[in-house]
Order: sequence, then structure tokens, then C-alpha cells
Amino acid sequence: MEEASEHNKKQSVPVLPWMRSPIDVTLFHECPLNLLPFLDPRLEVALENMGFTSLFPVQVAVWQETIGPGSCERDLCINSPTGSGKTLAYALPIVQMLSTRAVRCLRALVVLPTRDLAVQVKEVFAAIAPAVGLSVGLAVGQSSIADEISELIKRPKLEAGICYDPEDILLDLESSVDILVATPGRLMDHINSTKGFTLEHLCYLVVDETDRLLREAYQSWLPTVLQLIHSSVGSLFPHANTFFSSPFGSLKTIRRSGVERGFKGKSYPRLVKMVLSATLTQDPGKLSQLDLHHPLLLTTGQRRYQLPEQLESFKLICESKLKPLYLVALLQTLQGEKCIVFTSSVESTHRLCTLLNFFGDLQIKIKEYSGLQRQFVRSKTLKAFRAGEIEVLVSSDAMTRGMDVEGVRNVINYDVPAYIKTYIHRAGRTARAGQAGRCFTLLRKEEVKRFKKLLQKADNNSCPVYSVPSDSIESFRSTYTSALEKLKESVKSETYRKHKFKFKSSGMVKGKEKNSKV
Ligand SMILES: Nc1ncnc2c1ncn2[C@@H]1O[C@H](COP(=O)(O)OP(=O)(O)OP(=O)(O)O)[C@@H](O)[C@H]1O
Repeated sequence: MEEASEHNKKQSVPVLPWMRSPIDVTLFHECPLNLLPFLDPRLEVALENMGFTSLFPVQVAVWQETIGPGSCERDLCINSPTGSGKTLAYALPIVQMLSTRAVRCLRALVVLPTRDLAVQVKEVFAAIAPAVGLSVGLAVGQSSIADEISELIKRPKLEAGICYDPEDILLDLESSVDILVATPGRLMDHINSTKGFTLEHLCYLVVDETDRLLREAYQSWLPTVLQLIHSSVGSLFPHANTFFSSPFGSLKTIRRSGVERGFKGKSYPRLVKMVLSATLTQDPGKLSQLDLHHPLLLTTGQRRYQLPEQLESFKLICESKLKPLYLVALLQTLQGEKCIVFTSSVESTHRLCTLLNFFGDLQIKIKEYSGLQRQFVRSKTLKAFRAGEIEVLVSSDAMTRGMDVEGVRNVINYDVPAYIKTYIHRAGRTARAGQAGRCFTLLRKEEVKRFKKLLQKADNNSCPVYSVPSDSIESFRSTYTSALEKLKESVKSETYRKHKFKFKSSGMVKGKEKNSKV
């Protein structure tokens, strides 16, 4: 036992020296808005309109590091639990710092891994930025690229009858937004193809859900962004080559020194980076991709992984084949409360959701949410879940990170997560912003030991068994048998439809080929 805990301690010492002397967010207290130093009164009103009366500890800690004397000299790495308010922790200081800007251009870029997350973060910015005259844009592929471009880029007004030089028109293109929230794919589309889209004035780069974004390369968006920014800084020096020959073609990025900045006498504004996660990586190789400038770590407590304080964890032990029955009985005991049920794959999400909907006597509105669905279906489901029209969402890990839905009281791991990070992000969809929440995990007997070890990584030694009433389980047995039969039928007909569709579309392609030959 001692050996194991010694091993854990050893494992938790980060390799990078700057990670060993973090700022501990637990030493900060909530701060009423009227006591927050330097807060722009217009932003105070905007926050009050959101229903906020104080800042959470992580928000106070980041505020201290970003606003006021000596601020923004280091890049910030923020590792604080799910639901602790990391979004506003970066959004508020960025908006306040940009509130004195005179000319509109793209100054802050926030990158998130998924569309729904980006939409959510954009809403936070949109609630405060207009109060100080700033405009926020979204680049996520929610609308057509043409619509998105017209939202992001302002075209000069052309007078009829005058012949314009296209080069001049290009020079007159301006950004319509000060802050852009983007997913990597659409960001790359704009970098590569949108005329007038430039990162030359960028002052703030936020990489939210950092460990997820660093895990996947997404068309090399990060090296591309960093290279574009570096090239624009280099161009401020008189002998620097203003034309950047790069793998990105003829892109020209010149950071204009004429644009006002208040960076304490430095000749050019340094790009300030903020990276965030509830499970921030400590891997030096991964972090080095971010090219951080004297990074400062803000973290909560001593442990690398933290669960929200108000979260209670429970386990339900049952045989594999009885899992659906236990789940149904559990859902019935939780009736009326918003729940998210996580499974291990998009396929099992679909199957489980279909099965649950065959339990007619359950009378709970249940929908699925997974990467297998089209974006508009997912967004519609999410909207209905937020509005309380759906009580239970059966989800793949598409919902695991960052999603903030008010009133989710329970998270259920139908399939036990393989990693502590997954457990933390899934469980973190409840017990947010200091609210209470419960996370239930269905386990087979042989999974119990491994699960206990998994939870210990987040210092959680209390995960009692939750017993669902046996008469409730019994009452669903007969429906379960018929629901399983219906599921088999449904899977069969879906498979048939899929094959038919495949056959049809391949036939159509062949047909076209024949025609084109004729
Ligand atoms: N100062 C505040 N006062 C009251 N509520 C707040 C405050 N700041 C944030 N919240 C609320 O707290 C919830 C969680 O915030 P947020 O989504 O930023 O958490 P997070 O730390 O980014 O979580 P995750 O790691 O899961 O992404 C949101 O519903 C948000 O509206």
C-alpha cells in the first residue's frame, strides 16, 4: 500500500520545473464584483445581467495575473476542476484588456475542439464584449463558409460606376470582429482561403481543452498559427523580410506597429497565450508545441486531478447482461432529474438509446447525442436538453468535455471509463459552479478493483455502492425481454437499410461512369 502511494507521489511530480511551483487557486476566495480591482463598470453591469455577483476563485486568480501592474508577462496554464468557471476566467480579462482598443481588428483567438463547445464559449464572450464595444465572431462551420466570411470580414462600400483596382479592394478588407472563437478546421479554412483574414494583430491566443487539442493535429493548426504570428513579429524589424515564404503559400503577415498597444515600452506586443484544461497535460513534449513564454501554472490544490467538491460518486455492481435493466431501474429512481448516460462508443450510444426507448412504461424523454449524428441533429438535441424537453441524454464521449448544461444532476457511466481523465470530464458535466451532483458507474464485479484504483488517481476514496430497489428491477424484467426483441428487429432493419443505401449509391456511381463513357 505504502509503496503504491509512494509510487503515486513520484508520478505526480512534473518534469517541467515551472510546473513544480504553481499558484494554488485554493488560496483565492470568491470576490464580489464591486470589490474586484480595476473592473470596468460596464463589465460589472454585464456580469450582473448574467446573474453573477462575484468571481469564482480561479477567475480571481487569473484576473490578478492578467490585469494590473506586472500582468501578462508570462503565459498562463490553468488547470482547475470541471465547472470551476474557466471560460469567464479568460474571457473577462481579455475583454477588459481589449476594451481600450481604438481600431477594430482580430486581437483574440480562442480555439476549442468541437462546434458545440465553441458556440457555448462564444455566448459567454457575447454576453460581456458588446458592453465595451467589442464584437465577437464564430468560425465553426455552423453556417456556409460564405456566410461566415461575411460575418467576419467587412468589405469596403463600393460606389456604382467607379472602376476599382481589385488589389485596392483587398487592402481595404477589414475584420468585423475583435474576438474570434473557432474550431481548428474552420480556422484553417479561413487562414488558407479567406481574403482579408489575418492574425497579424493577434494579442491573445486561448487554447481551451488543451490536452484534447494537442492530442489531435487537426491539419497542423497550431504550428500554422504560431508560425504566422512569429512571422508577423519578425516583420517589425527593419531588415526583416516582410514576405514570409512558408508552407502556407504566399501569406503575408505583417504586425503593424502603428496599432496602439500598452505593452510597457516593448517594441511590439507579445502574443499572450492562455491554455486551459481540467486535466492539463504535464507532458513536456506536448506542452512544447505551444511555445509558451515563461509559463505560469495556476492549479487547484496539490493533486494533479481534482473532482468538483460537491460531486458524490457511486457504483452499481451487476452482471453484464443485466446492465440495461439496472440502468432503467436507476433512471426511474432519478425520475424528473436531468441525467447524462455515457457509453463507450457511438454504436453503443445508438443501441442503448434505442433500447431505452422501447421501455414504454419508463415515461422519460430520452435522446441520443453522438458523433455519429449530423451536427444539426446534435445541436437540436442539445437545445432541447438545455430547455428541459429531454430528461435523459445517452451520449458518446462527444459530450464529455466542457459542455455546460444547467441543471444536470446526474451522470451515469453505463460503460466504465478507461482513464481517469475521461471519468473527470464525464463526471464534470454535473456538480458545476458549486452545485451538488452525482456520478454513478455501472460495473461488473471483476471491474471493481481497477475502478477503485482509477478513482484514487483523483484522490477519491469514497465511492459507495448504490442499490436500486430490487422490486423496481423485477418490475421491468418482462418489458426488458420484449425491448431486447424489438432492438434486434430494429438493428436488423437498420443494417438492411444501410446495405440497400450502399448498394444503391455504388450502383449510381457505376451508372454515372457508364454514362460518362458513352
Ligand atoms: N462568477 C460566476 N458566478 C456564477 N456562476 C458562474 C460564474 N462563473 C461561471 N459560472 C457558471 O459556472 C458554470 C461552469 O463554468 P465553465 O463552463 O466556464 O466551467 P469550466 O471550468 O470551463 O468547466 P469544464 O472544465 O467542464 O469546461 C457555467 O454554468 C457558468 O455560467
